[in-house]
Amino acid sequence: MNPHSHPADTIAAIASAPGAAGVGVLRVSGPLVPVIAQALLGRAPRPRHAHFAMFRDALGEAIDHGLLLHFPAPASYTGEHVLELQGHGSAVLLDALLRRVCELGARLARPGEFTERAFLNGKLDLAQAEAVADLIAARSQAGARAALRSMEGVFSQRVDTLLQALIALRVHIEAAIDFPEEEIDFLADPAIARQLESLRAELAGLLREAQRGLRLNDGLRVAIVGRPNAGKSSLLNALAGSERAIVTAIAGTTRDVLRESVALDGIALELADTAGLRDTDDEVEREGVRRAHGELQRADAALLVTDTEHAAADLALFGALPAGAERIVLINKIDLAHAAPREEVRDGIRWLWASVKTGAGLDALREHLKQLAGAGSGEGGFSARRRHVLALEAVRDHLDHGAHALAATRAGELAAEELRQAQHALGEITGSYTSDDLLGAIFGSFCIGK
Ligand SMILES: Nc1nc2c(c(=O)[nH]1)N(C=O)[C@@H](CNc1ccc(C(=O)N[C@@H](CCC(=O)O)C(=O)O)cc1)CN2
Ligand SMILES: Nc1nc2c(ncn2[C@@H]2O[C@H](COP(=O)(O)OP(=O)(O)OP(=O)(O)O)[C@@H](O)[C@H]2O)c(=O)[nH]1
Repeated sequence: MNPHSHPADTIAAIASAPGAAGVGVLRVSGPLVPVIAQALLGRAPRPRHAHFAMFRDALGEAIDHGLLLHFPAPASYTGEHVLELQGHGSAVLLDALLRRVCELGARLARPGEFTERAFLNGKLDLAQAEAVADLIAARSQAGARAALRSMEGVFSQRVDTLLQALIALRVHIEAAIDFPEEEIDFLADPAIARQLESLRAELAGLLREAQRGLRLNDGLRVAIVGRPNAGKSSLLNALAGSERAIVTAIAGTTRDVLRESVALDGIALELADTAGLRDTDDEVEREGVRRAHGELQRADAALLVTDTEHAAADLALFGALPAGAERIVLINKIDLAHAAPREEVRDGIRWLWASVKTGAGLDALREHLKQLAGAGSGEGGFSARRRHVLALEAVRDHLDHGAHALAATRAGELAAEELRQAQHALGEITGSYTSDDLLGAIFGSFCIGK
């Protein structure tokens, strides 16, 4: 039995989307399921067998004709007794059915409560449970594929492998500390340094993949910035494939931030078209410029739209970006100069010459954005959340400090403490260490019935 308390309530919810649909599904989980199933079917259901039945209310009035399935504990989604009632997809019928199930002793489930129980009963770890929600919310093919892989445990297995290696190293170092007279020799053992080095290399690889997984999951956040009239709104429209933003020849048209989710060949982008960035006396425009700066500060990539004349001066905008963000300069309106599209990388910045108006050079931009957004992660790609990336960054920092403690001063106690904290941060990803607050925040953001 797991250390968490075992929920005794029987919970129920409509698991299918609201509104008219071919079929609607009601889900029930908990100890009262056998009783409820017996009441609805008139006899005990066969395990994992679809029974065709007439569901009736307390007075014997027909509610709906549907299918009833009983998944006896522990072989169910939640690990508890689960009952599924599949009726016609009508809000009225499903509500009546839900009322009936509650009369028979169930209560309404909170958002995510089924999956929370699956987690508490050890059916899924925390990263897998989060991937269930991400799979449901996926907005792109690549995002859905990645979430499915995380739900299947691909990410968790990588974390667990690292966790085992980390624990082995801790054991090694703590043993050395326990024998003070030999500590220096122990810690000088090149095998320890080697183990720590390979751990750091593994971690760096996993962090990179998790960052890609985060982009696949959330969509690459691209801030489109540049002077008024550079062609930012036109570019957003070209990428979105629709006339989403207001395009005019009057400088300063875009005053607010326009957002657009775009899927390029199944890869998600979150585009933000910002106000033209320039110092201005206009109150409204100043607010727009402030927002554009805010947009840059949380972007994964900045796309600076400019022309040859202003390019050098405009590069200063990249200063607002967080470390590690991608920087792209789009020299627009090459049609006016009758120039050909081209592409080059200089000082970590990708330069693209294009015309939003004619479309020349835009395919190169699309291809580059797709790569940044996680395309080509191949079969091994998994989804991740910001929480996971932050945890892996904390692990990286603790390992760095630990390595430093060992190499510089042979400070075994310090190194051991850093490794202990690294283990803790890593364990938070799969939920070996969690707080009720964290669980509440995670499962509370699920939809009802999941
Ligand atoms: N009708 C229906 N469709 C659904 C679900 C559901 O609950 N009901 N799912 C809900 O999310 C997903 C499928 N996920 C599921 C995951 C585990 C088990 C389950 O019964 N697991 C048992 C037995 C495993 C086995 O037979 O191999 C177990 O883990 O012990 C069922 C559904 C998607 N489709
Ligand atoms: N010739 C030419 N004109 C373009 C090109 N791209 C955009 N334009 C024109 O440039 C003008 C400004 O375009 P917008 O997309 O509104 O520019 P913006 O950067 O969003 O401007 P603000 O909203 O003021 O910040 C419009 O008249 C566009 O039609 C291009 O590649 N070539």
